[in-house]
Amino acid sequence: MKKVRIYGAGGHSQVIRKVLELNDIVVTDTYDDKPSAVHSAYQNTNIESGARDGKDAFPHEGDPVIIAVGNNLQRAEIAEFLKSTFEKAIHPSSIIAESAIVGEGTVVFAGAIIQPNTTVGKHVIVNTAASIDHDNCIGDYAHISPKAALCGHVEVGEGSHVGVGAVVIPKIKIGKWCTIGAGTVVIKDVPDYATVVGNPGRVIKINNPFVSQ
Ligand SMILES: CC(=O)SCCNC(=O)CCNC(=O)[C@H](O)C(C)(C)COP(=O)(O)OP(=O)(O)OC[C@H]1O[C@@H](n2cnc3c(N)ncnc32)[C@H](O)[C@@H]1OP(=O)(O)O
Repeated sequence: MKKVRIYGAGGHSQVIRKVLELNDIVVTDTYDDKPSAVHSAYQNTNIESGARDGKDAFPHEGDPVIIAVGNNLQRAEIAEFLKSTFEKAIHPSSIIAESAIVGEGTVVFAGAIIQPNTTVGKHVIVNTAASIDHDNCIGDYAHISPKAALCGHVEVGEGSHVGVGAVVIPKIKIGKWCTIGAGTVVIKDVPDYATVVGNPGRVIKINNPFVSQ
């Protein structure tokens, strides 16, 4: 039987846990950077401390890990310091074309669709009923939220978050570490670090999370 460890014990982790259960994958250990702050409704037995305060002490070796942290930047940081192997979680009701590539650590939730010739990077969240059409390229640590619809030949840069129900027309390039607001209709390329909202989508701010303001 396949076994995994989950890093993160919040709501997103619960969804991943359900996907794993449907795939008969057993969760052996759960870690969280703030185990005491985990909501009681999400308590699982034996939530252990994460690696942030003791990177060397963390049991890097062992069953593969899924980083169940919704924040893209935090997920990227954790992936950087873990020296573990990573597993994917693919809901059985999702549809992934044979020619699509899905990277390690990526999770694909119920009803999501990934069409032919699309590449989805590492540690990406393809959330419930998201639609990623043909010839897309989704960067590492991105999050495509529930019911977002990406048309053909769309690029989403590393760490970018496409909000719930957003629509992206064909051949659009969204830069890295961008935020596309809920329900936004993206009809123009989006520069790195931009937040875009509305229909038609307009840039309301540019914020590089790696440079202190
Ligand atoms: C299972 C899950 O839960 S997955 C989680 C998925 N999560 C999401 O999809 C959340 C997406 N987040 C949003 O849409 C947010 O509103 C954000 C990130 C765009 C807000 O960004 P912020 O930088 O905090 O902007 P802020 O709230 O200050 O709003 C700035 C302006 O943009 C407008 N605005 C914000 N969001 C949107 C939006 N989605 N559509 C249209 N206008 C918007 C605000 O009304 C405000 O306008 P004003 O200046 O005229 O008053």
